Amino acid sequence: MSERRRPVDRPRRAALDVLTAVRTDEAYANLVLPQVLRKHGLEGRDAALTTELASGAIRMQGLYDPIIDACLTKPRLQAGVRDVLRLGVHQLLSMRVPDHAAISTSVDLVRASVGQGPAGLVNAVLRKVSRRDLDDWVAEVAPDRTTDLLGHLATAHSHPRWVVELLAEALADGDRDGGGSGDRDGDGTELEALLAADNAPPRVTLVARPGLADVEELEAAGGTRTSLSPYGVVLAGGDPGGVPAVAEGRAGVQDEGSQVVALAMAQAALEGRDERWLDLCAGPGGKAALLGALAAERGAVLVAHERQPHRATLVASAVRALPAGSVHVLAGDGARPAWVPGTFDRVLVDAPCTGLGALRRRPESRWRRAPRDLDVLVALQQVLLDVALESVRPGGVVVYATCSPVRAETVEVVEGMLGRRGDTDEVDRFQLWPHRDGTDAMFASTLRRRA
Ligand SMILES: C[S@@+](CC[C@H](N)C(=O)[O-])C[C@H]1O[C@@H](n2cnc3c(N)ncnc32)[C@H](O)[C@@H]1O
Repeated sequence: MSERRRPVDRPRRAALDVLTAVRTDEAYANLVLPQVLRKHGLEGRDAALTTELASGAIRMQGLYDPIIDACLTKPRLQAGVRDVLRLGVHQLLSMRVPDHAAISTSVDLVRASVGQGPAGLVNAVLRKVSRRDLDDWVAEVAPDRTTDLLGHLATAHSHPRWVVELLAEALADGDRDGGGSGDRDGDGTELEALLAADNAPPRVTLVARPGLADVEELEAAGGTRTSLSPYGVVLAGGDPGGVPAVAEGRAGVQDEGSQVVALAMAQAALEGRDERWLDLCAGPGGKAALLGALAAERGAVLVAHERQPHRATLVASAVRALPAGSVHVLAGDGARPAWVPGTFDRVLVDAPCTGLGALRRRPESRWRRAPRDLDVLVALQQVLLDVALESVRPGGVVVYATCSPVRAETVEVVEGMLGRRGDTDEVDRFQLWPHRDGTDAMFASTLRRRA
């Protein structure tokens, strides 16, 4: 068959569709992937290949783009051609695809998606890329490690530099608190471990919702118990949707760090009434489902509150297996609560945040965020934390949490509030890390309103 008529390999075509949707429609890779896999009829190994190609190319573009640029003779490159090149570079430098296969399938792909014009360019660039390995390319395109450590790590591990700066600051903060282990010597070892963990796909962790499922049932489905949450089980592989307890809503897919945050709220010591719980920012409902199950066991009721109506619908679905009446789902703006002050005994405010602690889950998110997002988010976080404290009765407990370790939206929000208000004490605080704990970088501060 002539080169021109060779059919395009379907997993690569599907991966390119994902990159295109992420670039042109601002799609989320993890949401668009299942649709694309269905459209191309891909399952099993083909589906896994598409997922690796698309996620890897998007996640690593901060390294792949300078490599591609170093191989160009003219500076300008059509966006659709760059997408094909990113997929090709990922296969050459980070997967075990033979060079000839990575190059010829990329040439076929650009012919089918853009046209014959850039086929020669794709061939030439990928041939140049294939002459060196990943370490050689990092040495070539990344700033020098000894003179610009953060710049080097940003390129080598494909993170925006401003994100690396904030993560370095957060790690150093852990060291000051005595919780850290790493970068006191300033050689970047721990920071590098964190950035590398951000680039590794997370393990699939399930939660057995108490009263509905137990960990033994999930272990029998091929899982291994987690060490931080007594309800967590790591799946060895396969589709979690195929586990009956998950399909029935008695268990769910939930990062162990999120389970630990929900437990911090449910298990904080509390004197007096313990009947009314509030999850102020509940969508899509992972923590609400665990909290609702724990509340039901204790005879308490959870209000799961969420601003966005469509996310409130997701909460309702997440809690569908819980006993009737144990969770009330409510859509509304947390900044303007629909309940009287002091209604609740326990409140979780899992605040909207940059998500810079969950980068491994969302390949494109690091490229979508900008430093200015922090200003808007921090202002909202401060308001929501104040509402949470007003919503809890004197003596009640509030847990403030984020899936971000960034100081401005974690310790600074809490410490700013403690300085502003005279009625609250912090009783506990933790910061989890992907490279230390195998979880998302969840932050939680447990606060008690003085009686
Ligand atoms: C970090 S997510 C919560 C994750 C959730 N707790 C879980 O475990 O599935 C933050 C949520 O806050 C919601 N949100 C944003 N602004 C809000 C507001 N003003 N009031 C209530 N919820 C808000 C977002 O729509 C988002 O669903």
